Amino acid sequence: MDIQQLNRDFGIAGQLEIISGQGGLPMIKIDNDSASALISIYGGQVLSFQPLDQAEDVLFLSQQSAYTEGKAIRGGIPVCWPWFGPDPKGLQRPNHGFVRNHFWQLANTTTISASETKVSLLFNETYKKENTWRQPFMLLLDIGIGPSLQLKLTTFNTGDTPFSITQAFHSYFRVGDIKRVKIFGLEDCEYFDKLEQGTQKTQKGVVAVTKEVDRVYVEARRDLVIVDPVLQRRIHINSPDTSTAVVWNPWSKTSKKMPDLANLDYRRFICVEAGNVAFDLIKIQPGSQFSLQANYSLRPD
Ligand SMILES: O=P(O)(O)OC[C@H]1O[C@H](O)[C@H](O)[C@@H](O)[C@@H]1O
Repeated sequence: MDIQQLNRDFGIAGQLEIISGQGGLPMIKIDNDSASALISIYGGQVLSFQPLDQAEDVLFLSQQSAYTEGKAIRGGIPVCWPWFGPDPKGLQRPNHGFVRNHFWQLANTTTISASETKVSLLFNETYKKENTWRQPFMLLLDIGIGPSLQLKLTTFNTGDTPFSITQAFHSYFRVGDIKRVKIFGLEDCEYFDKLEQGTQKTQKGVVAVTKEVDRVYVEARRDLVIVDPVLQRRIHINSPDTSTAVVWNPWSKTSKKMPDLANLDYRRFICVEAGNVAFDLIKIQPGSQFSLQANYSLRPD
């Protein structure tokens, strides 16, 4: 991609610039009166979001992440689409689908005000090169950077047969100390414990993470809150169109097997992922569309 041309087409003086980021990947850098942000066009992935009054980024981004075509960037908010988790057909296709491993197209940038910037990314061509997904589709990711971070992922079925997807915003939130974090909003929810072959369990009280967790909560509430007493903040996650939420932290043993995470990184993040996962399969008819939305905002603890 030609960075200079992208800036001529989409740059916004004093607010938005396209830069050559890590690994030479084109990235969108935003600085407005509310927040700063970094978005990778590769993967359609928000990598950083930091409101001006915050000393620390809202998102965790691994310093050992690969920035290479074909690999996912570890951290920020990868988009999992058109499946979440392992290939549902067992064809050895990539975990969490293929859009986090490909370039998107920058489609639009807009200044809403001095304190709010919008970016739209499109994904509709790359699938043709893949022998994995033959259904015509278009994906539109609208990203709002303001006092809160807003994401909207719209799937359009542009073909003439229905298809079904699972999907998620795989958000990595930066925390001060994982052992002191609590997640509110999942009390009494049923969940599938992926570490115990999907055994169904019921959440007792708020979620505290003291070991490896990999859970899919069903019938989750639309508002979840991560309470972080160390960074003295609460991260509010509002996702109106989802009924599942995934909570993941690899803890020490699994982290050590992951080359793109430092051994102690697990202490500094929690993934709380809004999505349509497992039985929350979304069927999209020809000519129809479906949007997954999430809004991330901060309040002091
Ligand atoms: O390593 P990745 O493919 O990025 O997946 C990282 C994690 O994502 C989700 O949270 C899944 O529930 C986990 O099972 C998976 O390990």
